[in-house]
Amino acid sequence: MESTRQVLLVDDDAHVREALGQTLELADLVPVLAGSYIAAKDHVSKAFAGVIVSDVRMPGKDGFQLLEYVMGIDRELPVILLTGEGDIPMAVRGIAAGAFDFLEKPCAPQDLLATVEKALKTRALVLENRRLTRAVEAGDAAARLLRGVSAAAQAMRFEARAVARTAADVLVTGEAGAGTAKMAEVVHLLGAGSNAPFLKLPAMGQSAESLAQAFERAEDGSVFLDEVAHLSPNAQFALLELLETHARPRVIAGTYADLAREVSEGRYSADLYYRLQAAKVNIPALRDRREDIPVLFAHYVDIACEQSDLPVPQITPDVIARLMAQDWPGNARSLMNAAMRFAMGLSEGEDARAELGLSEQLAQVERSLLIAALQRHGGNATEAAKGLKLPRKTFYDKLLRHGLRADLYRG
Ligand SMILES: Nc1ncnc2c1ncn2[C@@H]1O[C@H](COP(=O)(O)OP(=O)(O)OP(=O)(O)O)[C@@H](O)[C@H]1O
Repeated sequence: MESTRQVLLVDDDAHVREALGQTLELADLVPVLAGSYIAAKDHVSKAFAGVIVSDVRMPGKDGFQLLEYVMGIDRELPVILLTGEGDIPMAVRGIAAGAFDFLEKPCAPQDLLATVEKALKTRALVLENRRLTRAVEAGDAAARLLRGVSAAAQAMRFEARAVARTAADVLVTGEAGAGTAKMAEVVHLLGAGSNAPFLKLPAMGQSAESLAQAFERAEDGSVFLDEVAHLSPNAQFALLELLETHARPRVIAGTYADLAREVSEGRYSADLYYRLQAAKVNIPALRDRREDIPVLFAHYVDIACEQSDLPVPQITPDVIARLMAQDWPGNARSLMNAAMRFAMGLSEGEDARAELGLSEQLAQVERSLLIAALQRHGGNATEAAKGLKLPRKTFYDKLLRHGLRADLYRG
């Protein structure tokens, strides 16, 4: 309890230190006195629950340098600067450098106490937030099921939690194999909970009746519609009606197609699209968050070994380097397959291409043919599609699936 009332008081003048220290003590605060930058520095850490009050002018390293040091350790640790009379430009500089506030010396006790109390409150909130974030990161469904250390993975988990807190239907976008279904499951678990039903259905082939049945079966849980672009026009209409008449279950739709374009080209119901995309979560392709490759690989090697009761093989830096050098057009799913094979000793991660399944190898060939056609036609998608004897729409779908952009091949 005491540590949350701590005030690190830094001033080279012993009289000032004592006088201010007494003021703080009388207000039930816990002053920690320091006569210099060096003496103060040792108390500064990310875990320091108190706040800092420091004189600006000190011999040796001054209050600004202390402020700079503190900001380097923890930008959210409040530093209140004590400036001399008329040192306003100095104070302004301090605020710009991240100071919480400044007080002009000599400062009235009530001003000092009011500012310190405000800073302590801010600090307490910051630390509480960090504690909650750590707790959440350590244990909820997003943390358990959506692995990854990249900023993109953190953002994904954050978005999953944010949409799960609402009752909204959700559109999950991402390339094939990126983890759309996994994300849907996480949103369901965080929202409705593990006791509520979770139904996973392919959108293709659904009818008005089958959708209505699914809504009934899922009750207050969630329905995941995989590849929602494949819903027939009749089913789109039926789904929209169900959404408008039922608050539950939550519908989570997954897509790798560009639904907005499907709408603008008249192939998809605009009303349904707007309804679904009110809450949206995107899963970036694995090649755009390569830091996650080693974590996901190791995770799936562990799982595979545990399932088959095998010893966990060592994943050498060489293997990691080779894995990270690939583009993974099949995303997490292909990485997982590679991990399974690695765990079973079927590969040393030597030639990852050879480890891929037939469909993944074909996907890689398809990708290189698309790139070659785009290069040949200078990024002109219509011409490139013609060259490959593909309808334009199919060509665009394929570009999307492989995360390619025609405009990048122009000029
Ligand atoms: N962030 C992640 N952490 C752990 N596992 C993941 C992650 N993302 C995906 N996976 C795993 O990768 C595999 C593919 O994910 P998922 O089935 O959700 O993909 P998808 O995008 O729905 O693709 P598809 O339509 O091809 O199934 C699953 O086994 C899933 O558990």
